[in-house]
Amino acid sequence: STPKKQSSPPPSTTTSLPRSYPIIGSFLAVLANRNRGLQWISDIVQVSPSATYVLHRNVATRVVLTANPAVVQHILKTHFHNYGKGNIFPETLKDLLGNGIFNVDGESWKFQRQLASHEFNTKSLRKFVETVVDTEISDRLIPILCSAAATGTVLDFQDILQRFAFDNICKIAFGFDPAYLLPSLPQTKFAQAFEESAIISSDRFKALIPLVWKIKKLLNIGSEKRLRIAVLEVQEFAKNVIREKKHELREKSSLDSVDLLSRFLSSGHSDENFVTDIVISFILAGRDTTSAALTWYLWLLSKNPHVESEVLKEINEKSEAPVFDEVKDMVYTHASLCESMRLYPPVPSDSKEAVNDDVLPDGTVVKKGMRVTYIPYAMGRSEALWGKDWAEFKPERWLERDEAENRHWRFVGRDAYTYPVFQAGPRICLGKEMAFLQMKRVLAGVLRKFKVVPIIEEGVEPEFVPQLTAKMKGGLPVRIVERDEKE
Ligand code: HEM
Repeated sequence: STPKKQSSPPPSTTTSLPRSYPIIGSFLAVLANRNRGLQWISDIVQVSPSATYVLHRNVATRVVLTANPAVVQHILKTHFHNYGKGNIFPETLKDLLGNGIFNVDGESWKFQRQLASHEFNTKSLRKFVETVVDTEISDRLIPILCSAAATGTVLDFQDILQRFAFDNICKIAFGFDPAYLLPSLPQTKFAQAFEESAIISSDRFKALIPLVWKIKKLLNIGSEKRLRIAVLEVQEFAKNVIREKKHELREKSSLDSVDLLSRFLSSGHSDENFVTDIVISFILAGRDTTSAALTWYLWLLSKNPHVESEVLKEINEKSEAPVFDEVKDMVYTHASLCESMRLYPPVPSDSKEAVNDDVLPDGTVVKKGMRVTYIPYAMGRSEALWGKDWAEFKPERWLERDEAENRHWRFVGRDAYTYPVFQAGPRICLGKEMAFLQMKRVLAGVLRKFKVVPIIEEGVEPEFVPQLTAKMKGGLPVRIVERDEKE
C-alpha cells in the first residue's frame, strides 16, 4: 500500500538548512526554491532539531516555521491572544475578503463566529445533509456519473467535486443555488469570478517582493486589474442576492430557510458591505476544501484496493441514501479521510502574527510582528509524529477494534495540535463536522454505484499545488465504471 512515488521522500540526512548571509539572510535560497516553497519549508522543519526554524527570508523579514505540536498548541491555544491575523494576511486578502471572518480578529471575529455557529449545530447539520447534500447528489452528481459511465467519457473529478461543493456552500451561505454542477459543466459567471479572485489573491502571497503587486494595484494593471474586475463581479452578485433576501424577509414574517445570510439579516445586520464580506468568507471556506480532500482521497483509494473494499463494506451496510446518523456512523470512511488529509491537507500551511515578543515552548524567540507558520503538510509527513510507515496510506492508524459494542471499528482521534488540518483552539474550523458529513455522504452516494478509475500512469504521483487551498495540478482525470450488483 506504499505509494510508489511520493513527492516528498523522507528527509534524508543530506537535506541541509538554508545558507544565511549577512543582511540578505537566506534570500538566495528562498529565490532558488520559490517554485517548491511548501516542500522546501517542510524539508527545513524536518531537519531542524525541534522541528522549528527561524527563516531569514529577506533583508527585513524573519519567519518562524514549525512542525512541532507543542509550538502549534502554544500559538493556537495557550497563547491564542498573542497570535492573530496580524497585518500581512488581512492586507493581502482585503480586496476579496474585506472584514469577513477569515480576515479579522477580536470582537468582529467573535461576533461572526458566534452567530454563524448556529449554522453548524446538530439540527442545521442534519437538515444540510438530508436536504442540500442529498439533492445535489441525487439530482446532479449521480446523473452525470451515470452518463459518463454509459458513454465512457473521461471526467475531471476535481472539477466535478469543486462544482458540487460550490453549489452546496452557496445554498448554505446564501440560500441561493448557482447550479454550477450541470451536465453541460457551465462556465457560471459568479463561480468563475470567485475562482479568479481566489487565485490572484493567493498568488499575492507568493510574490517575493509584495511591493510589486501593490504597485500593479495602484496602476490597475495586469493581474491586479483582473482581480479588481473579478472581485467587483463577486460583490455585485452577492449584493443582488442580499437585496432579494432582504425583500423576502420583509414579505414573510418568519423565514423557513436556515441559510447563513438569513441568520445575519434577521439578527439586525443589514449593512450590505458587511454581510457581503461575511458570505464571501464562508463561500471561500466551503468551496475548495472538501473538493481538494476528496480528490486526493479518490486517487489514494484507487491505489489501495483493500481500503476501498473496507470502505465499500461500510457503505453497503447503510441505506442507499444514508440518513444523518448513518453518515455519522461511517467510522472506517471517516478514518480513511483523516488519513488522506494527513498526507494531502487541503490547507497545507497557515500563519499567525505575534502581537508581542514571546518565547515558544522550544525556546525559539519570537519578536513582535513576526509570523509563525505551522505546516500541517510537514507534520503529516513526519516520522517523529507518525512513525516509520508515515508514507503509507493506513486508515487503521486511526482505528481500534471494538468488539464489545459489536461494531467493527472505533475511531481514535489524534490531538488537534499534532494534526492541525482543521486548525485548532478557539479558531478551529467551524465547518469541520459539516465537511466530514458532506464528504462521507458523497462517498456513500458515489462509491456504492460506481468505481472511480483515475487515468494516471502507474507510479506517477499527481502534483500537489498549494494555493489558499491545495489543488491537484491538472485535475483528476477519471473513468466512471458502474459497479456490478454483486460486488
Ligand atoms: C476538508 C475540509 C476543510 C478543511 C481541511 C478546513 C480547514 C480549515 C482551516 C485550516 C481553517 C483555519 C483558517 C485560518 O484561520 O487561517 C478553517 C477555518 C474555517 N473553516 Fe474550514 N475547512 C474545511 C471545510 C470547511 C467547510 C465545509 C466550511 C463551511 C462553511 C468551513 C468553514 C470554516 C470557517 C467559517 C472558518 C473560520 C473559523 C474562524 O476563523 O473562527 N470549513 N478551516
